[in-house]
Amino acid sequence: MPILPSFNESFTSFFTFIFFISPLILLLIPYLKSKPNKNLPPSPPKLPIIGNLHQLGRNPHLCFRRLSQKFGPIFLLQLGQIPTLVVSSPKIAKQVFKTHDLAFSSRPFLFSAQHIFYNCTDIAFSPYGSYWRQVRKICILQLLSARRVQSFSLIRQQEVARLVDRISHSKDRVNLSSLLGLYANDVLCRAALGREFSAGGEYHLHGFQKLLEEYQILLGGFCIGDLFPSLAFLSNFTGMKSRLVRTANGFDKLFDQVIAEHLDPEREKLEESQDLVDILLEIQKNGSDDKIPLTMDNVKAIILDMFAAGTDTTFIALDWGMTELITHPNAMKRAQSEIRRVVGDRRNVTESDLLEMPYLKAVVKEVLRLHPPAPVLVPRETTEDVRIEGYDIPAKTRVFVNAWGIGRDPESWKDPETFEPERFLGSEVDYGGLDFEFIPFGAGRRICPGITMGIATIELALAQILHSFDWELPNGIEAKDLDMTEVFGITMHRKAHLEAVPKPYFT
Ligand code: HEM
Repeated sequence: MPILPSFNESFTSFFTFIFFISPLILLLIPYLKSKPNKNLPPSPPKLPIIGNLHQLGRNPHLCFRRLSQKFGPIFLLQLGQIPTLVVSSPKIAKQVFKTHDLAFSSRPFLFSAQHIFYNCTDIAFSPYGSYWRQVRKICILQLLSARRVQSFSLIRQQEVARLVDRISHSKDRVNLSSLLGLYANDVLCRAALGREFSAGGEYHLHGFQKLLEEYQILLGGFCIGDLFPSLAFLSNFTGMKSRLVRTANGFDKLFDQVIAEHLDPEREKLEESQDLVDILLEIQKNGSDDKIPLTMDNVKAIILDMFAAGTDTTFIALDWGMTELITHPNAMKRAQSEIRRVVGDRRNVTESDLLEMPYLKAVVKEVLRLHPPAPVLVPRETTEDVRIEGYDIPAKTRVFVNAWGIGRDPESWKDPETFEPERFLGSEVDYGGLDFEFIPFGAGRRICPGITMGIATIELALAQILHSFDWELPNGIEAKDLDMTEVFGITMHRKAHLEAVPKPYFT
């Protein structure tokens, strides 16, 4: 099963917030106003606060775009006790990610992330500082380097073959979302833990899937402690804290077992088949060049980060990719004829084939432009006072960059709402963090370090299932009937699963 957050559960927490928490907050507003958190800097003098909590709604990227159309590409929201800067244009994104990169390079110390990610000692939620620099370096040089990603090539080939097998064995229509979710989890589970995720194995039995689903819900939902730090104790009464602790304990127990297996002296260790846990344990034992020694909890936090940041994002890109192609048959045909011309009669697409597929690469870019899996990226926090566009932004301001809105900005893109991979053919625009009108992986010093791994996993699977099958919507369903609603958690899924009919190309 893919890691789709349960809409009902998010909805329940939303209702908990509306009916139980918000009346409480209203009662406490005079108190909050008269006794502001002393640690918070005053609002910047020039940038007006144009809204507050109730403006946020369920889909921040939509709300931020609506507000930016009215108030411009930079504005401040007061979300609970947190001054929050929202950036919605490539020009200002460039100032954030390039001109003032250092000042915008921290992350807020989120209540939910503290509980799940070992007090934010992972990479993604760690505040800027020497610890983050050290673990980020390990990530770039050891865990997700081009060489390491290449070493997982066999895993991707095998898992893609398994995906094709699963599709072939399904009768008529398949729940493609579900199979793509399994594929994304399987690739990462084998690369990170050296074990299969979906083969009914022990990790599955231990409820790894459930834990990953719960994590998505907890991190994506409302958390009072993240918006009202001085009221964080209320999470004890909403059930949020106990859910966080339960999920964190679940991951911890699982990782204890994984680490014990990896430390077993009987275990065969081949340099070329090292998984991410092997590498981290080696660094933990021998020390890295840097001064701060890694603890076992740090190792667990980093491994969890790989899953949290790497599985759902990859699945979402694949799921939207197939949805867009099925609803745009001309683009589907063009991609298939390119793939079949390059691969010919061979059944398996190889990674070197992908180098000769510019149209497929353009499809992936177009999917990431229209549906960046993390539409408002991962929140940043300013490390110091900084001036942007003449506005003074104090240190410790939370910052969202609306990558989704920027990808659909009519000033940067012709017919921005149209799915048209051709726009990327012959264009230099890329997701590497230098073209600020296209930033699905973020930019600057906190840009996603998993781009190579993510793109390799997405491109191979997409090419293979387009090569092995022709695809149609089930009888009686037309493109216009598909529910394209987006559900926002920490990442942005399609609400509905994609059901499709595969017609084998090889008989
Ligand atoms: C389509 C796939 C992916 C997308 C769209 C994506 C997107 C992102 C985004 C938007 C950020 C925040 C960047 C910023 O703040 O500027 C991020 C951070 C991160 N991503 Fe990815 N990601 C993907 C795949 C992966 C994979 C496969 C991994 C690892 C296996 C990964 C690991 C990370 C980590 C560790 C961070 C935190 C970086 C830091 O804070 O220093 N990502 N990703």
